[in-house]
Amino acid sequence: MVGKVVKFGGTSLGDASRIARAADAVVVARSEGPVAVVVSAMAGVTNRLAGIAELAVQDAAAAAAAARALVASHADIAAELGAAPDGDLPWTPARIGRQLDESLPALAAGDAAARDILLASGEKLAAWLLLGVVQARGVAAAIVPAEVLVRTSGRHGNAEVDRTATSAAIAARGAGFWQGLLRIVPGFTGASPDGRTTTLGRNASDYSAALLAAALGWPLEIWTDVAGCYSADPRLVAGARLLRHLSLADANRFAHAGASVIHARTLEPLLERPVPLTIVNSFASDAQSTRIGGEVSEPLRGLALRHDLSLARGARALTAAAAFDQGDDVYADAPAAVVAVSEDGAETAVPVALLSVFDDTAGASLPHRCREALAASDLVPLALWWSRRERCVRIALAAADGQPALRALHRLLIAGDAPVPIHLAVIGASGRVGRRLLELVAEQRPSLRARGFDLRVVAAVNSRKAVVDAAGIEPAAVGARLAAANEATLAQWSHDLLARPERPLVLVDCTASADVAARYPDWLAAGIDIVTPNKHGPSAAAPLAGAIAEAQRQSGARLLHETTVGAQLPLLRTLRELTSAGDRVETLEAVLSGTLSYVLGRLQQDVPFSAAVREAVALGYAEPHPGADLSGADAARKLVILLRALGVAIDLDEIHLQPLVDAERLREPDAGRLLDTLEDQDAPWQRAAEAARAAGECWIYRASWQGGIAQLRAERVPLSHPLARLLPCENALRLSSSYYRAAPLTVAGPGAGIDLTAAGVFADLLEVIARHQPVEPLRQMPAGAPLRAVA
Ligand SMILES: Nc1ncnc2c1ncn2[C@@H]1O[C@H](COP(=O)(O)OP(=O)(O)O)[C@@H](O)[C@H]1O
Ligand SMILES: N[C@@H](CC(=O)OP(=O)(O)O)C(=O)O
Repeated sequence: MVGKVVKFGGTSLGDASRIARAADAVVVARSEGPVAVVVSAMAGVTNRLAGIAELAVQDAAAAAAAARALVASHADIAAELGAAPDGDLPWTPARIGRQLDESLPALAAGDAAARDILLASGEKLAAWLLLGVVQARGVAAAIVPAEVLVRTSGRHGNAEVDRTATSAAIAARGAGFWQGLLRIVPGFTGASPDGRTTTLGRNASDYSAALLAAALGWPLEIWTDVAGCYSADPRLVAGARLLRHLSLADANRFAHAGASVIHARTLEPLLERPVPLTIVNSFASDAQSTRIGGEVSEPLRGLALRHDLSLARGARALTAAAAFDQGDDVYADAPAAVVAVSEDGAETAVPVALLSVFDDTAGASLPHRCREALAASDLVPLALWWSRRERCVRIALAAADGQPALRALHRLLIAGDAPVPIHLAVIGASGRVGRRLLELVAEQRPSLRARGFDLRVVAAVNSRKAVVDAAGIEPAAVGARLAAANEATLAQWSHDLLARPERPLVLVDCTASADVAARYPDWLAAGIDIVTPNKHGPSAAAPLAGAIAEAQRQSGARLLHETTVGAQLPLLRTLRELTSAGDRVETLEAVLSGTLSYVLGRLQQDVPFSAAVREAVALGYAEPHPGADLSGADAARKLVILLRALGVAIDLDEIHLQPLVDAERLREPDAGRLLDTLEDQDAPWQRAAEAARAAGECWIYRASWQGGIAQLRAERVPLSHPLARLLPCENALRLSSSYYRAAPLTVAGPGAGIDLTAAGVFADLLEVIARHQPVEPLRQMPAGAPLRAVA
């Protein structure tokens, strides 16, 4: 009976919920026939283990503690998932922990065999976890140690597989062994002839799975975080196209060139003993897939980028271009660089990228078309040649030019005029800013399309419901679609959104919710850009603020929040630019609350306090709950955001805050009821306004930063004060700094309101979109020509 081999990559086992999903998929597959599962380590674990091996050389105790914590985290996940693996277990976390402890002296001495034992433990722990979860779901399963199946050389860290011996070891178990229990095999691992654990090189779990599939003659499914093999890495190229059917030989060419969704060696066993391979997205059940080696195949059209290359060992010192011009034989799989030698003889390492362009429909014109496309994008290659063996154009570039060239050539050679899709998830889609933003999306779509972008709303969420539709939701239909949608909690829709493979994906948070902001690190880490007027993220206290910064740094996704202070006013960007140009703020004063500015302004016009607050709410100046304005908390968040833009490290609780209305009454959770309590404020405020008028003064809600103290309170200022003559809806900022000492910098203007906020959010959105411009501006070659190649 033919079964199938299913391989789960680290991303598909990234956390407890993903492991649960993987187990669900295994249970379904097992109900259809025999299954053997190959697992990678949980995402990031192999990197952490490699870090522990390095640490062991310097600080054995710290390495032991880190290893123990890593092992314990797997046990914690097992507990969370109710998994208690049983049966004839080859290892448990406790045993792995002991083994790691024992191998520490050898690790400290830099022993390669001990390092392999350590590295391979990530896959063992993942196998143990998955075993427990599938058993808990009632499936009879067992682990097969890879050491008894995969026979390798003794080259630790990157062992060569003896394919004949490996096939024989797999077959020797007999058909009944593989068809009976569900077998779970750790990937990436093998054993040398003397029985020592070896590893097969980074990302080699795909290879392990292919060895098993070829030996059994079973089809292979690789479950990963993308829907399949695309015409270029979809995380780098917006609008990359899914390749639905590839021949094994074409997929092999593409994988070797760096299409890393398939690890380069994966297809070698399958080319000898063909079985079909399908790449499947673990996270989106509706996604399509790529089928490799089936009956249908399409011509290969795609681009792959490698950054891990150097010139081959032994290459003589040459100019880089001349060396690369010798073709495929001069580069090797070893990370390094070419060396640029400047005229004074100083040498700098220049990392190199190698771009491979495949277009089996293009014929002999491909190199010429590549040259033209590079020239049109102002990119200068180090070398460009036709690889006869791989039937592709190879382009060697300075590493910084790799991604711009990838995008430009994909656009010009593969995607043609098809617009780049930009996917939007609008959170708070039923609110006033959300609805206005959706109108702007509908209005601006045609002009963006003319600039090569296709703006698609793929998710819309309000406080109760969520619609996710990869095919796109008409902005005008969002209200109706939401009305008809199922209820969804924040945890549910966030989980669905994280599973979506579409990129670029921009989440527009039009809420004022702290709970939504608390999820920013997860979304950013998943490469989702965020645009928002919500102040809770950018003004958050240290743990969340740190996690947001770290997630941006790691994934390259960005949080843009220009509208959190002053709506559309050019405030934060200006302050950031000044700071990065070396300016140092000395004093700052500002009127930051559109609502309080409006309310205090209306008092001067004899409008009662409670009526003025109601007007501010009706005009859309106020936060959804006006208590956030009246307490000064909203303005305090803006002051934190302003000061952070100036490089001042400050938290909300460091602001001296005097609320406009006593804090006790602001606890009322219902906005309407709060408004009903405000009439008793009318008389005192009327007296206060009259007293100010008699003295030739007026009230403003003043934010200030002076001598390291940040404060916010209602103050009387002379009518001649620059912050006194603001229109009701205006915000203003005055700042003295090392660059603005002679006269302060003043920025003032309307700083609140639905239209201005939505417009500012849209402007931020355009900035995110511009990053996906298919053709990027000219990047200069690194200084220091001529280039000399080194081994
Ligand atoms: N042509 C391509 N098509 C699809 N994905 C690609 C391509 N080239 C590179 N990739 C990258 O391969 C990644 C999947 O491989 P990998 O990170 O090893 O996943 P796993 O953890 O599942 O093994 C994708 O997230 C994508 O960024
Ligand atoms: N865990 C190993 C092997 C592997 O293949 O992982 P993944 O399938 O997640 O790329 C590594 O990180 O190198």
